[in-house]
Amino acid sequence: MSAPQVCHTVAEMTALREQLSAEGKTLALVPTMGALHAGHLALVARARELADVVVVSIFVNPLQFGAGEDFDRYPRTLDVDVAALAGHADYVFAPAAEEVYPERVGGPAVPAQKAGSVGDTFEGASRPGHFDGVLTVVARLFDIVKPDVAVFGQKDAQQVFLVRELIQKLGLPIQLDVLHTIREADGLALSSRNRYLSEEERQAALALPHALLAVAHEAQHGNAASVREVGRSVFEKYPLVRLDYLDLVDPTNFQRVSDDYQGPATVVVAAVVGTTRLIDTENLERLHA
Ligand SMILES: Nc1ncnc2c1ncn2[C@@H]1O[C@H](COP(=O)(O)OP(=O)(O)OP(=O)(O)O)[C@@H](O)[C@H]1O
Ligand SMILES: CC(C)(CO)[C@@H](O)C(=O)[O-]
Ligand code: BAL
Repeated sequence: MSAPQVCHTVAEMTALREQLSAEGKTLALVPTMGALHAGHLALVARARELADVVVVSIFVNPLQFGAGEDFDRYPRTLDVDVAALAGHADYVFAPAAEEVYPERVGGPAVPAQKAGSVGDTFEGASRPGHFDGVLTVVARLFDIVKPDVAVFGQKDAQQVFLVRELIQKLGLPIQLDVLHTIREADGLALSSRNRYLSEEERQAALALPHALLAVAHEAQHGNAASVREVGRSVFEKYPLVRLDYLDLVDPTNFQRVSDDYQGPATVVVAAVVGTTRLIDTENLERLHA
């Protein structure tokens, strides 16, 4: 199995894209921050089904981290990641920050994207400016790589909602494909940040999938109010875990639903385990009033 070719510069990536276009090849992009796990590899496998050529971008984007967050200690494991992608991806785009944001070295400024009001809720309420940073880098990656298809994970449900809006707003000819969350056998969603957890914290992190199970069960007959209550109460049994939010949103607009809402809903949950912030999500087919 041959390892993917790594492009480190925008010039290399642009030349590659031009060559592939000339050959009539379609391209699927999987944007990541690296520290790859089986969830990422599932996105790559999906990308493989959707296009001739698969590019994985690996870039820990400084713009989406706030002061006091884990930008400095975020795992950077490029060599291991490239090896893990052998036989799965064709190319890795792993640019330096100066390549992505040339204004840092006196070059032109990259257009800043704004996530709007949805970007200020849930993850955005706890991580102010996070989604402006995510959308700015995603738009920049789209502009450089010019994918036909982009594959994202549903685990980051709010990110998916906002990227879909971004594609529409900018009128980009990019198909957005969203993959369900890949989990450990005991239900914990795979996440690069799981590696921060001690053994005890790893057990406590099960609060998130346990809450989602309780929510799905309650949603069979309960209304939005009781579903929220049941989900939140699960966290009372996990003293190592601090619940940030557990809520229900309307997937069409990402607005918090009212207590008497009827229809499909997305559960979004975020919690801090020790010092590690984890998120998870689940789609509910229907809530009852
Ligand atoms: N368990 C998973 N199943 C499917 N997709 C996933 C999973 N975890 C992450 N992804 C997706 O992988 C892409 C890259 O995400 P990222 O590199 O931030 O990984 P992560 O594991 O979520 O990292 P972090 O722990 O920093 O949030 C995103 O589209 C994200 O939704
Ligand atoms: C989409 C993304 C790669 C942008 O930095 C990041 O937010 C992520 O890994 O989900
Ligand atoms: N998976 C979203 C990237 C972040 O937490 O910054």
